[in-house]
Amino acid sequence: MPSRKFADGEVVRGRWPGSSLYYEVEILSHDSASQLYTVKYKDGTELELKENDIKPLTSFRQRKGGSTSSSPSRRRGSRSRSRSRSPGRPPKSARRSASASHQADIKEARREVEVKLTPLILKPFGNSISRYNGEPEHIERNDVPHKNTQEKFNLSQESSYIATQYSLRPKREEVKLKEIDSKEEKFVAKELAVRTFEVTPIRAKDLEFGGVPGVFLIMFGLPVFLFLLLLMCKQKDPSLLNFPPPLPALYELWETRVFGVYLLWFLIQVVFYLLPIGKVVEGTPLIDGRRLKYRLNGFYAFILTSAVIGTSLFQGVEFHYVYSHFLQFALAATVFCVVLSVYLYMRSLKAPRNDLSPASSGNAVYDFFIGRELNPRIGTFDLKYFCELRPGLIGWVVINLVMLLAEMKIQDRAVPSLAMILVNSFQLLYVVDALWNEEALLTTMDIIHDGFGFMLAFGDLVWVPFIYSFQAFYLVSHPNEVSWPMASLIIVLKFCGYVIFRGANSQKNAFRKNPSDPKLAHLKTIHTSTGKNLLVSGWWGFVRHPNYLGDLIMALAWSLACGFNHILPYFYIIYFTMLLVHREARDEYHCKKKYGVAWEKYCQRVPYRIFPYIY
Ligand SMILES: NC(=O)C1=CN([C@@H]2O[C@H](COP(=O)(O)OP(=O)(O)OC[C@H]3O[C@@H](n4cnc5c(N)ncnc54)[C@H](OP(=O)(O)O)[C@@H]3O)[C@@H](O)[C@H]2O)C=CC1
Ligand SMILES: CC(C)=CCC[C@@H](C)[C@H]1CC=C2C3=C(CC[C@@]21C)[C@@]1(C)CC[C@H](O)C(C)(C)[C@@H]1CC3
Repeated sequence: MPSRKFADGEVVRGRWPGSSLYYEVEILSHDSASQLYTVKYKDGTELELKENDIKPLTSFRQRKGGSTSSSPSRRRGSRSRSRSRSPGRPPKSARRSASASHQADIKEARREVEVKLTPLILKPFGNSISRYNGEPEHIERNDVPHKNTQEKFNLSQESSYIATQYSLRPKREEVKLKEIDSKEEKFVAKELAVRTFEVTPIRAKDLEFGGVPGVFLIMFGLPVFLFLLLLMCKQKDPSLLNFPPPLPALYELWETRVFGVYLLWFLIQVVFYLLPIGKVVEGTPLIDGRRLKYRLNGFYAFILTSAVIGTSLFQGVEFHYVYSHFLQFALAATVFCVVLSVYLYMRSLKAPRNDLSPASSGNAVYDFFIGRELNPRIGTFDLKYFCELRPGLIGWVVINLVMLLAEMKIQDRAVPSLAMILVNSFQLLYVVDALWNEEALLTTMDIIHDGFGFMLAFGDLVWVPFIYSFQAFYLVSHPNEVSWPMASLIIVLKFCGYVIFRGANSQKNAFRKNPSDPKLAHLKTIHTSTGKNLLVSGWWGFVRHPNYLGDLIMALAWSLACGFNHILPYFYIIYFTMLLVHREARDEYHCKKKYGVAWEKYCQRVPYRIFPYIY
């Protein structure tokens, strides 16, 4: 008897860990001792699978949809099929009486569900499912015109028949998971019945950020607030009880030369971004199954920028110019951001529907803010990805350095203050960490869900460099002497925050990249109907957003370094808490939609959102 069923190089279907879905894989090798096959999925993931979890391609092609198997797994599959057929389809009477245009709408909506879910079935590292929480393999397919799509559906339907559980989970969890599964099926059926046509992204959806009035207020309020804050900080006594300083007229703040310097900075970063150095990776699958390629060279860009800044300092370039024209620079960045946002909105009007962000609504004002197009690109140049990490984030570190030099100059110091050193080094660590772990950005809400519009353009290009450097800006005109014991406490706090932040983000990214990574084998997971699982132990079993907790602890350390004389340096932590609490609520909403009952189960098991025993 042959010891192995499949040969190296053979293309077969391999089960995705933790799910009942099968994907095309290539057999790479076989270990006769462990009887495990090493297989490669189409997305490049390599895993070890048991023979039972591998099926020849033919076994899928030969089967017919109306299987009569009575095995438990098959029974489950056929039950699901009939279940999903009825709720996914409007009642017959309704269909008969519907107008022709309504019928077209129905078809359109079904086609949309189809298009959106197809990649999920084929691409295991999927993430573009935020608009639907159902089981992709059970969607009705009567109206699907595309032959290939039909084939994919046959395949995925078949895959659900073979519902053996993957061996990664302890046996006793199986019973629990089955309970979740069956609850989930009911939930999905109910949801489908209620929201069959709500899956359409543009029509009838909940607007975030207070809807149109909310985003209108944010768009006008934030820039004004930014200038008020910077002006207040320049005052000798920046007490909140003082009357806010008058805003200077725009023309007083406008300097073409400053704008030129800003453009030069931006262009330098564009050049660094375009350098063909660094690994190229694929992002998470888009709605149509495509995966965009991203070059990871942020860290190199940072090194090159440091070299340019170092050389300029050595050459005697006057960096104090940035400090003395700080408001002018903030205005230049704001003007640039407005122009960019208008460009982004205009070009999005021509973008194909598949390229639109799940967050877009069809309302012009709202979409201008949230961003209509998900990944606007000029050729291979990804505007959102570039802006998120380069000009603003690296700019923040450069501004901090400017503030450190300004402190020495204005306070006539031979060396920077300890507070300034702490703030500079903490924030430098934060930025370097982001650039070093650049790939992690690809799974953030900003890249996957939000479009690129005013919100992120302003956030990335204005808010981050000019508000996140606020503590250093504050210290230039409001010195704070930190004692060494206090500094040590602050360093410990920052270190704890960093460990939580990095540990949580790395754990989740590793899990999303390879759910059966042996390093994560000790972690418990919850099965979801999308095929992706949720971590329920480790950092993600501590609170539901451990990365936010770590981020907030770090932010507190940055503020504490500025002492207790004023509340201004605490603005960042106050704002950041509000941002992350709101972001957590947004993420919670999306996850509930995506994962349904499995998410509710997760919330039961991990009751606190960000702060253990508090919130
Ligand atoms: N400095 C700043 O101004 C800001 C910093 N940040 C930081 O950016 C980082 C990314 O934040 P953000 O994009 O908001 O969100 P997260 O990195 O927390 O990502 C949320 C996603 O993680 C997945 N997820 C949630 N729970 C689990 C679980 N138990 N197991 C596995 N996957 C899970 C879900 O996506 P799925 O299941 O689809 O993978 C969810 O949508 C954070 O560290 C945050 O602190 C964020 C905003 C501003
Ligand atoms: C006030 C306003 C318009 C808010 C927009 C929010 C933005 C400032 C933030 C949204 C998500 C962000 C992220 C980072 C910076 C702030 C913004 C743009 C981030 C790049 C910081 C560094 C982290 O390590 C990170 C890469 C995880 C992070 C990603 C999200």
